[in-house]
Amino acid sequence: MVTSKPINKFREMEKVISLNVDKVFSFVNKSDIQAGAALAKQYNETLHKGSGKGSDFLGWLNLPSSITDADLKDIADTAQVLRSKCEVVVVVGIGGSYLGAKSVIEALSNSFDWLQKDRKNPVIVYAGQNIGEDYVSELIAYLADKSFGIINISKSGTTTEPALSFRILKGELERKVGKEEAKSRIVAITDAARGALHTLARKEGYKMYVIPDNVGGRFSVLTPVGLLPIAVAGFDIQKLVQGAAFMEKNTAPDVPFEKNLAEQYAVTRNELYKKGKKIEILANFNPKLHFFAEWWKQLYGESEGKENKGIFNAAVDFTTDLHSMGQWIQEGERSIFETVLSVANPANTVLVPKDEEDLDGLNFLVGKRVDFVNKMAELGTQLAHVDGGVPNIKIEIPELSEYYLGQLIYFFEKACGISGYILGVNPFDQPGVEAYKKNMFALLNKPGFEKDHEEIQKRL
Ligand SMILES: O=P(O)(O)OC[C@H]1O[C@](O)(CO)[C@@H](O)[C@@H]1O
Repeated sequence: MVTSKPINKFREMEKVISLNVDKVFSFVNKSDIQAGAALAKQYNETLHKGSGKGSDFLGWLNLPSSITDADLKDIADTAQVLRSKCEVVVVVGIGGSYLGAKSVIEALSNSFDWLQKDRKNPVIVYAGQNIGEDYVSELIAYLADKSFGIINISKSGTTTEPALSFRILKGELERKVGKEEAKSRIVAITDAARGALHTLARKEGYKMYVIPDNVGGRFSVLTPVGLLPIAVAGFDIQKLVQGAAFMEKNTAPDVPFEKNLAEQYAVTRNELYKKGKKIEILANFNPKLHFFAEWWKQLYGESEGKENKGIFNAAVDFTTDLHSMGQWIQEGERSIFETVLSVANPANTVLVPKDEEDLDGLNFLVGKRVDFVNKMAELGTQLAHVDGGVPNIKIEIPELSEYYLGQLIYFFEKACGISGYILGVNPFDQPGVEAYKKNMFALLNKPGFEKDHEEIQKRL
Protein backbone atom coordinates (compact mmCIF):
# COMPACT_ATOMS: atom_id res chain seq x y z
CA MET A 1 0.00 0.00 0.00
CA VAL A 2 1.19 3.51 -0.76
CA THR A 3 0.56 6.14 1.85
CA SER A 4 1.53 9.76 1.86
CA LYS A 5 1.18 11.54 5.14
CA PRO A 6 3.09 14.21 7.00
CA ILE A 7 5.54 12.88 9.56
CA ASN A 8 5.29 13.94 13.20
CA LYS A 9 6.78 17.38 13.57
CA PHE A 10 9.51 17.51 16.18
CA ARG A 11 10.42 20.69 17.98
CA GLU A 12 12.79 22.02 15.38
CA MET A 13 14.39 24.68 17.55
CA GLU A 14 16.09 21.91 19.52
CA LYS A 15 17.95 20.45 16.57
CA VAL A 16 20.96 21.56 14.61
CA ILE A 17 22.63 20.67 11.35
CA SER A 18 25.64 18.41 11.82
CA LEU A 19 29.01 17.93 10.17
CA ASN A 20 30.88 14.62 10.02
CA VAL A 21 34.44 14.54 8.69
CA ASP A 22 35.36 11.01 9.88
CA LYS A 23 35.62 9.78 6.31
CA VAL A 24 38.45 12.12 5.37
CA PHE A 25 40.93 10.63 7.84
CA SER A 26 42.29 8.02 5.47
CA PHE A 27 43.32 10.94 3.22
CA VAL A 28 44.44 13.63 5.67
CA ASN A 29 45.98 13.23 9.11
CA LYS A 30 43.89 14.10 12.12
CA SER A 31 46.93 15.96 13.43
CA ASP A 32 46.93 18.23 10.33
CA ILE A 33 43.31 19.13 10.97
CA GLN A 34 44.10 19.77 14.62
CA ALA A 35 47.03 21.92 13.58
CA GLY A 36 44.73 23.85 11.22
CA ALA A 37 42.25 24.46 14.03
CA ALA A 38 44.32 27.28 15.52
CA LEU A 39 44.53 28.97 12.12
CA ALA A 40 40.76 28.68 11.59
CA LYS A 41 40.17 30.21 15.00
CA GLN A 42 42.58 33.03 14.21
CA TYR A 43 40.85 33.75 10.87
CA ASN A 44 37.43 33.58 12.47
CA GLU A 45 38.65 36.27 14.87
CA THR A 46 40.11 38.21 11.94
CA LEU A 47 36.65 38.23 10.33
CA HIS A 48 35.05 39.55 13.50
CA LYS A 49 37.74 42.17 14.09
CA GLY A 50 37.46 43.27 10.46
CA SER A 51 41.23 43.18 10.13
CA GLY A 52 41.56 40.88 7.10
CA LYS A 53 41.32 41.29 3.33
CA GLY A 54 38.04 42.61 1.99
CA SER A 55 36.97 43.93 5.38
CA ASP A 56 34.65 46.46 3.68
CA PHE A 57 32.36 43.54 2.88
CA LEU A 58 31.67 41.98 6.26
CA GLY A 59 28.12 43.25 6.73
CA TRP A 60 26.78 39.69 6.33
CA LEU A 61 28.55 38.54 9.52
CA ASN A 62 25.96 40.05 11.87
CA LEU A 63 22.98 40.24 9.54
CA PRO A 64 20.87 37.55 11.25
CA SER A 65 21.19 39.08 14.72
CA SER A 66 20.75 42.62 13.47
CA ILE A 67 17.61 42.24 11.36
CA THR A 68 14.78 43.79 13.36
CA ASP A 69 11.15 42.71 13.59
CA ALA A 70 10.27 46.01 11.91
CA ASP A 71 12.56 45.11 8.93
CA LEU A 72 10.90 41.72 8.62
CA LYS A 73 7.43 43.21 8.88
CA ASP A 74 8.14 45.74 6.18
CA ILE A 75 9.34 42.96 3.86
CA ALA A 76 6.31 40.82 4.75
CA ASP A 77 3.97 43.78 4.02
CA THR A 78 5.54 44.36 0.61
CA ALA A 79 5.32 40.64 -0.10
CA GLN A 80 1.64 40.78 0.77
CA VAL A 81 1.03 43.56 -1.77
CA LEU A 82 2.60 41.46 -4.53
CA ARG A 83 0.81 38.31 -3.32
CA SER A 84 -2.55 40.07 -3.42
CA LYS A 85 -2.07 41.49 -6.93
CA CYS A 86 -0.07 38.83 -8.77
CA GLU A 87 -0.52 35.25 -9.90
CA VAL A 88 3.12 35.28 -11.01
CA VAL A 89 6.08 37.23 -9.65
CA VAL A 90 9.19 37.50 -11.81
CA VAL A 91 12.43 37.75 -9.83
CA VAL A 92 14.94 39.54 -12.04
CA GLY A 93 18.58 39.14 -11.03
CA ILE A 94 21.76 37.16 -11.64
CA GLY A 95 24.31 35.44 -9.37
CA GLY A 96 23.84 36.44 -5.76
CA SER A 97 20.87 38.54 -6.79
CA TYR A 98 18.71 35.46 -7.44
CA LEU A 99 20.43 32.25 -6.35
CA GLY A 100 19.80 32.62 -2.62
CA ALA A 101 16.08 33.18 -3.10
CA LYS A 102 15.77 30.42 -5.65
CA SER A 103 17.72 27.94 -3.52
CA VAL A 104 15.39 28.40 -0.53
CA ILE A 105 12.18 28.56 -2.58
CA GLU A 106 13.03 25.36 -4.48
CA ALA A 107 14.06 23.55 -1.30
CA LEU A 108 10.77 24.36 0.41
CA SER A 109 8.32 24.13 -2.50
CA ASN A 110 6.33 21.19 -3.75
CA SER A 111 8.35 19.49 -6.50
CA PHE A 112 5.45 20.11 -8.92
CA ASP A 113 4.70 23.57 -7.62
CA TRP A 114 3.98 25.23 -10.95
CA LEU A 115 1.40 22.55 -11.80
CA GLN A 116 -0.64 23.04 -8.63
CA LYS A 117 -4.21 24.27 -9.07
CA ASP A 118 -6.04 26.42 -6.48
CA ARG A 119 -2.78 28.02 -5.49
CA LYS A 120 -2.32 29.97 -2.27
CA ASN A 121 0.98 31.47 -3.42
CA PRO A 122 2.09 33.21 -6.61
CA VAL A 123 4.23 31.23 -9.04
CA ILE A 124 7.80 32.54 -8.84
CA VAL A 125 9.73 32.64 -12.09
CA TYR A 126 13.17 34.07 -12.80
CA ALA A 127 14.63 36.34 -15.44
CA GLY A 128 17.85 38.26 -16.01
CA GLN A 129 19.94 35.22 -15.08
CA ASN A 130 20.75 34.57 -18.74
CA ILE A 131 20.53 36.32 -22.12
CA GLY A 132 18.62 33.54 -23.87
CA GLU A 133 16.30 35.09 -26.43
CA ASP A 134 14.03 32.03 -26.48
CA TYR A 135 13.90 32.14 -22.68
CA VAL A 136 12.73 35.74 -22.58
CA SER A 137 10.34 35.26 -25.50
CA GLU A 138 8.76 32.20 -23.87
CA LEU A 139 8.53 34.05 -20.56
CA ILE A 140 6.68 36.92 -22.23
CA ALA A 141 4.30 34.43 -23.83
CA TYR A 142 3.71 32.73 -20.45
CA LEU A 143 3.02 36.08 -18.76
CA ALA A 144 0.66 37.26 -21.49
CA ASP A 145 -2.54 36.11 -19.77
CA LYS A 146 -1.23 36.28 -16.19
CA SER A 147 -1.48 39.01 -13.65
CA PHE A 148 2.18 39.55 -12.77
CA GLY A 149 4.65 41.70 -10.88
CA ILE A 150 8.44 42.12 -10.84
CA ILE A 151 11.12 42.15 -8.16
CA ASN A 152 14.15 43.67 -9.84
CA ILE A 153 17.39 42.96 -7.98
CA SER A 154 20.81 44.31 -8.82
CA LYS A 155 23.30 45.49 -6.24
CA SER A 156 25.38 47.44 -8.72
CA GLY A 157 22.29 48.38 -10.67
CA THR A 158 24.33 48.13 -13.86
CA THR A 159 24.55 44.41 -14.64
CA THR A 160 23.62 43.86 -18.28
CA GLU A 161 21.62 40.62 -18.01
CA PRO A 162 19.01 41.80 -15.45
CA ALA A 163 18.92 45.34 -16.90
CA LEU A 164 18.05 43.95 -20.33
CA SER A 165 15.38 41.59 -18.99
CA PHE A 166 13.88 44.27 -16.77
CA ARG A 167 13.62 46.75 -19.64
CA ILE A 168 11.67 44.18 -21.66
CA LEU A 169 9.43 42.97 -18.80
CA LYS A 170 8.71 46.48 -17.53
CA GLY A 171 7.46 47.37 -21.02
CA GLU A 172 5.25 44.26 -21.08
CA LEU A 173 3.81 45.04 -17.65
CA GLU A 174 3.14 48.69 -18.45
CA ARG A 175 1.40 47.73 -21.69
CA LYS A 176 -0.75 45.28 -19.80
CA VAL A 177 -1.79 47.21 -16.70
CA GLY A 178 -0.78 50.80 -17.43
CA LYS A 179 2.17 52.78 -16.07
CA GLU A 180 0.59 53.70 -12.75
CA GLU A 181 -0.52 50.18 -11.79
CA ALA A 182 2.83 48.79 -12.97
CA LYS A 183 4.58 51.01 -10.41
CA SER A 184 2.72 49.28 -7.60
CA ARG A 185 3.77 45.85 -8.90
CA ILE A 186 7.48 46.57 -9.25
CA VAL A 187 9.93 46.46 -6.37
CA ALA A 188 13.58 47.44 -6.81
CA ILE A 189 16.37 46.09 -4.59
CA THR A 190 19.65 47.88 -5.18
CA ASP A 191 22.45 50.09 -3.92
CA ALA A 192 21.67 52.90 -1.44
CA ALA A 193 22.79 55.70 -3.68
CA ARG A 194 24.31 54.61 -7.01
CA GLY A 195 23.51 52.76 -10.19
CA ALA A 196 21.00 52.91 -13.01
CA LEU A 197 18.42 50.85 -11.13
CA HIS A 198 18.57 53.23 -8.18
CA THR A 199 18.00 56.23 -10.49
CA LEU A 200 15.14 54.49 -12.31
CA ALA A 201 13.46 53.36 -9.09
CA ARG A 202 13.63 56.86 -7.63
CA LYS A 203 12.27 58.43 -10.82
CA GLU A 204 9.41 55.94 -11.15
CA GLY A 205 8.67 55.83 -7.42
CA TYR A 206 9.02 52.05 -7.07
CA LYS A 207 9.08 50.56 -3.61
CA MET A 208 12.82 50.21 -3.01
CA TYR A 209 15.02 48.19 -0.68
CA VAL A 210 18.69 48.83 -0.16
CA ILE A 211 21.42 46.19 -0.25
CA PRO A 212 23.92 47.43 2.32
CA ASP A 213 27.25 48.55 0.83
CA ASN A 214 29.11 46.11 3.03
CA VAL A 215 27.18 43.00 1.89
CA GLY A 216 28.38 41.42 -1.38
CA GLY A 217 25.87 39.83 -3.76
CA ARG A 218 26.70 36.21 -2.91
CA PHE A 219 26.35 36.96 0.83
CA SER A 220 23.05 38.83 0.44
CA VAL A 221 20.38 36.14 0.80
CA LEU A 222 19.51 37.31 4.33
CA THR A 223 18.79 40.86 3.10
CA PRO A 224 15.64 41.79 1.11
CA VAL A 225 17.46 40.28 -1.91
CA GLY A 226 16.55 36.81 -0.64
CA LEU A 227 13.93 37.59 1.98
CA LEU A 228 11.42 39.40 -0.23
CA PRO A 229 11.09 36.71 -2.94
CA ILE A 230 11.04 34.00 -0.25
CA ALA A 231 8.23 35.82 1.59
CA VAL A 232 6.31 36.33 -1.68
CA ALA A 233 6.58 32.58 -2.28
CA GLY A 234 4.80 32.06 1.05
CA PHE A 235 7.65 30.99 3.31
CA ASP A 236 8.47 32.08 6.84
CA ILE A 237 11.38 34.54 6.67
CA GLN A 238 11.41 35.00 10.42
CA LYS A 239 12.24 31.33 10.92
CA LEU A 240 14.91 31.50 8.22
CA VAL A 241 16.55 34.40 10.03
CA GLN A 242 16.19 32.64 13.41
CA GLY A 243 18.02 29.62 12.03
CA ALA A 244 20.78 31.84 10.67
CA ALA A 245 21.00 33.72 13.99
CA PHE A 246 21.39 30.40 15.82
CA MET A 247 24.31 29.56 13.54
CA GLU A 248 25.79 33.06 13.87
CA LYS A 249 26.00 32.44 17.60
CA ASN A 250 27.28 28.89 17.24
CA THR A 251 30.08 29.70 14.81
CA ALA A 252 31.38 32.75 16.70
CA PRO A 253 35.10 32.80 17.54
CA ASP A 254 34.39 32.05 21.21
CA VAL A 255 32.80 28.69 20.29
CA PRO A 256 35.54 26.03 20.64
CA PHE A 257 36.79 24.41 17.42
CA GLU A 258 35.36 21.03 18.47
CA LYS A 259 31.87 22.57 18.37
CA ASN A 260 32.43 25.13 15.65
CA LEU A 261 31.14 23.58 12.42
CA ALA A 262 32.23 26.48 10.21
CA GLU A 263 35.83 26.33 11.43
CA GLN A 264 35.88 22.53 11.06
CA TYR A 265 34.57 22.58 7.50
CA ALA A 266 36.93 25.40 6.49
CA VAL A 267 40.00 23.57 7.82
CA THR A 268 39.00 20.17 6.45
CA ARG A 269 38.46 21.35 2.87
CA ASN A 270 41.76 23.29 2.92
CA GLU A 271 43.67 20.25 4.20
CA LEU A 272 42.13 18.16 1.42
CA TYR A 273 43.09 20.85 -1.11
CA LYS A 274 46.69 20.71 0.11
CA LYS A 275 46.62 16.95 -0.51
CA GLY A 276 45.73 17.53 -4.16
CA LYS A 277 41.97 17.31 -3.87
CA LYS A 278 41.28 20.29 -6.11
CA ILE A 279 37.58 19.70 -6.79
CA GLU A 280 34.80 19.64 -4.23
CA ILE A 281 31.59 17.99 -5.34
CA LEU A 282 28.49 18.93 -3.36
CA ALA A 283 26.17 15.95 -3.60
CA ASN A 284 22.56 15.86 -2.52
CA PHE A 285 20.18 12.94 -2.30
CA ASN A 286 17.13 15.20 -2.45
CA PRO A 287 16.32 16.92 -5.74
CA LYS A 288 14.88 19.90 -3.87
CA LEU A 289 18.46 20.87 -3.02
CA HIS A 290 19.62 21.28 -6.61
CA PHE A 291 19.52 25.06 -6.45
CA PHE A 292 21.00 25.15 -2.98
CA ALA A 293 24.09 23.69 -4.62
CA GLU A 294 23.94 26.40 -7.31
CA TRP A 295 23.96 29.04 -4.57
CA TRP A 296 26.87 27.25 -2.85
CA LYS A 297 28.82 27.08 -6.13
CA GLN A 298 28.72 30.85 -6.53
CA LEU A 299 29.47 31.44 -2.85
CA TYR A 300 32.68 29.39 -2.89
CA GLY A 301 33.63 29.76 -6.56
CA GLU A 302 33.56 33.57 -6.59
CA SER A 303 35.10 33.79 -3.13
CA GLU A 304 38.06 31.46 -3.56
CA GLY A 305 38.83 31.06 -7.25
CA LYS A 306 41.50 33.72 -7.69
CA GLU A 307 45.28 34.26 -7.85
CA ASN A 308 45.44 30.92 -9.71
CA LYS A 309 44.23 29.14 -6.59
CA GLY A 310 41.06 27.68 -5.17
CA ILE A 311 38.98 24.52 -5.05
CA PHE A 312 36.73 24.07 -8.11
CA ASN A 313 33.12 23.73 -6.96
CA ALA A 314 30.93 21.20 -8.69
CA ALA A 315 27.59 19.71 -7.75
CA VAL A 316 25.60 16.56 -8.46
CA ASP A 317 22.06 15.37 -7.74
CA PHE A 318 22.04 11.77 -6.51
CA THR A 319 20.96 9.18 -7.23
CA THR A 320 20.20 10.77 -10.64
CA ASP A 321 23.82 11.60 -11.39
CA LEU A 322 25.14 8.28 -10.11
CA HIS A 323 23.90 7.15 -13.51
CA SER A 324 25.97 9.75 -15.33
CA MET A 325 28.87 11.24 -13.32
CA GLY A 326 28.92 8.32 -10.87
CA GLN A 327 31.47 6.47 -13.01
CA TRP A 328 33.84 9.44 -13.06
CA ILE A 329 33.52 10.01 -9.35
CA GLN A 330 34.20 6.33 -8.61
CA GLU A 331 37.14 5.78 -10.96
CA GLY A 332 38.21 9.03 -12.65
CA GLU A 333 41.18 11.26 -11.73
CA ARG A 334 41.62 11.24 -7.94
CA SER A 335 41.56 15.00 -7.50
CA ILE A 336 38.11 15.22 -5.92
CA PHE A 337 36.40 15.12 -2.58
CA GLU A 338 32.71 14.92 -1.90
CA THR A 339 30.53 16.88 0.51
CA VAL A 340 27.15 15.23 0.95
CA LEU A 341 24.10 17.26 1.94
CA SER A 342 21.80 14.76 3.62
CA VAL A 343 18.25 15.45 4.77
CA ALA A 344 17.45 13.28 7.81
CA ASN A 345 13.65 13.42 7.62
CA PRO A 346 11.62 13.92 4.45
CA ALA A 347 8.30 15.70 4.99
CA ASN A 348 6.19 12.83 3.63
CA THR A 349 6.01 9.06 3.90
CA VAL A 350 5.59 6.69 0.98
CA LEU A 351 5.79 2.96 1.68
CA VAL A 352 6.77 0.33 -0.89
CA PRO A 353 3.55 -1.51 -1.89
CA LYS A 354 3.17 -5.30 -2.16
CA ASP A 355 2.80 -6.79 -5.61
CA GLU A 356 1.43 -10.34 -5.75
CA GLU A 357 3.44 -11.30 -8.83
CA ASP A 358 6.65 -9.56 -7.75
CA LEU A 359 7.92 -9.53 -11.32
CA ASP A 360 10.21 -6.59 -10.50
CA GLY A 361 11.61 -8.52 -7.50
CA LEU A 362 10.98 -5.67 -5.07
CA ASN A 363 8.78 -7.49 -2.55
CA PHE A 364 11.74 -7.71 -0.16
CA LEU A 365 11.18 -3.99 0.40
CA VAL A 366 7.44 -4.16 1.10
CA GLY A 367 6.44 -1.80 3.89
CA LYS A 368 9.76 0.07 3.84
CA ARG A 369 9.83 3.81 3.24
CA VAL A 370 11.15 5.08 -0.07
CA ASP A 371 13.49 7.19 2.05
CA PHE A 372 14.94 4.01 3.58
CA VAL A 373 15.98 2.92 0.07
CA ASN A 374 17.38 6.42 -0.56
CA LYS A 375 19.36 6.34 2.70
CA MET A 376 20.85 2.96 1.81
CA ALA A 377 21.81 4.38 -1.59
CA GLU A 378 23.45 7.29 0.24
CA LEU A 379 25.36 5.03 2.61
CA GLY A 380 26.36 2.63 -0.15
CA THR A 381 27.59 5.53 -2.27
CA GLN A 382 29.58 7.04 0.56
CA LEU A 383 31.38 3.75 1.26
CA ALA A 384 31.98 3.06 -2.44
CA HIS A 385 33.38 6.51 -3.09
CA VAL A 386 35.66 6.41 -0.03
CA ASP A 387 36.88 2.97 -1.21
CA GLY A 388 37.46 4.55 -4.63
CA GLY A 389 39.71 7.25 -3.15
CA VAL A 390 37.20 10.06 -2.65
CA PRO A 391 37.25 11.66 0.82
CA ASN A 392 33.76 12.29 2.15
CA ILE A 393 32.34 15.07 4.31
CA LYS A 394 28.74 14.70 5.45
CA ILE A 395 26.45 17.56 6.40
CA GLU A 396 23.10 16.46 7.79
CA ILE A 397 20.02 18.69 7.92
CA PRO A 398 17.25 17.49 10.26
CA GLU A 399 14.57 18.44 7.69
CA LEU A 400 13.96 20.90 4.89
CA SER A 401 12.49 23.86 6.73
CA GLU A 402 13.14 27.57 6.85
CA TYR A 403 14.88 27.23 10.21
CA TYR A 404 17.44 24.64 9.10
CA LEU A 405 18.04 26.30 5.74
CA GLY A 406 18.81 29.46 7.71
CA GLN A 407 21.36 27.49 9.75
CA LEU A 408 22.86 25.97 6.62
CA ILE A 409 23.15 29.29 4.79
CA TYR A 410 24.98 31.01 7.61
CA PHE A 411 27.18 27.95 8.24
CA PHE A 412 28.36 27.95 4.61
CA GLU A 413 28.86 31.73 4.55
CA LYS A 414 30.91 31.73 7.74
CA ALA A 415 32.98 28.75 6.64
CA CYS A 416 33.58 30.46 3.30
CA GLY A 417 35.05 33.58 4.93
CA ILE A 418 37.36 31.49 7.13
CA SER A 419 38.29 29.13 4.29
CA GLY A 420 39.17 32.00 1.93
CA TYR A 421 41.49 33.49 4.55
CA ILE A 422 43.15 30.11 5.14
CA LEU A 423 43.69 29.87 1.38
CA GLY A 424 45.25 33.33 1.48
CA VAL A 425 42.86 35.19 -0.83
CA ASN A 426 40.37 38.02 -0.41
CA PRO A 427 37.11 36.04 -0.28
CA PHE A 428 34.97 39.14 -0.77
CA ASP A 429 35.94 40.43 -4.21
CA GLN A 430 35.44 39.00 -7.71
CA PRO A 431 37.79 40.86 -10.07
CA GLY A 432 37.81 38.01 -12.57
CA VAL A 433 34.15 38.44 -13.44
CA GLU A 434 34.92 41.74 -15.20
CA ALA A 435 36.98 40.16 -18.02
CA TYR A 436 34.02 38.78 -20.00
CA LYS A 437 32.04 41.95 -19.41
CA LYS A 438 34.81 44.13 -20.86
CA ASN A 439 35.00 41.96 -23.99
CA MET A 440 31.22 41.85 -24.36
CA PHE A 441 30.97 45.65 -24.07
CA ALA A 442 33.82 46.03 -26.57
CA LEU A 443 32.10 43.68 -29.02
CA LEU A 444 28.78 45.47 -28.55
CA ASN A 445 30.54 48.84 -29.08
CA LYS A 446 29.06 50.20 -25.86
CA PRO A 447 29.66 53.94 -25.45
CA GLY A 448 32.97 54.36 -23.61
CA PHE A 449 34.39 51.14 -25.12
CA GLU A 450 35.14 52.49 -28.63
CA LYS A 451 38.88 51.90 -28.37
CA ASP A 452 38.39 48.40 -26.98
CA HIS A 453 35.96 47.78 -29.85
CA GLU A 454 38.65 48.57 -32.42
CA GLU A 455 41.19 46.41 -30.61
CA ILE A 456 38.93 43.40 -30.19
CA GLN A 457 37.84 43.50 -33.84
CA LYS A 458 41.46 42.83 -34.81
CA ARG A 459 41.39 39.59 -32.82
CA LEU A 460 38.34 38.16 -34.59
O1 LIG B 1 23.57 42.39 -8.18
P1 LIG B 1 24.40 42.74 -9.35
O2 LIG B 1 25.25 43.95 -9.12
O3 LIG B 1 23.56 42.88 -10.60
O4 LIG B 1 25.43 41.58 -9.58
C1 LIG B 1 25.02 40.27 -9.83
C2 LIG B 1 26.13 39.30 -9.70
O5 LIG B 1 27.17 39.65 -10.58
C3 LIG B 1 28.42 39.58 -9.92
O6 LIG B 1 28.82 40.86 -9.60
C4 LIG B 1 29.46 38.94 -10.79
O7 LIG B 1 29.07 37.65 -11.11
C5 LIG B 1 28.11 38.76 -8.68
O8 LIG B 1 29.05 38.95 -7.69
C6 LIG B 1 26.75 39.20 -8.36
O9 LIG B 1 26.11 38.30 -7.50
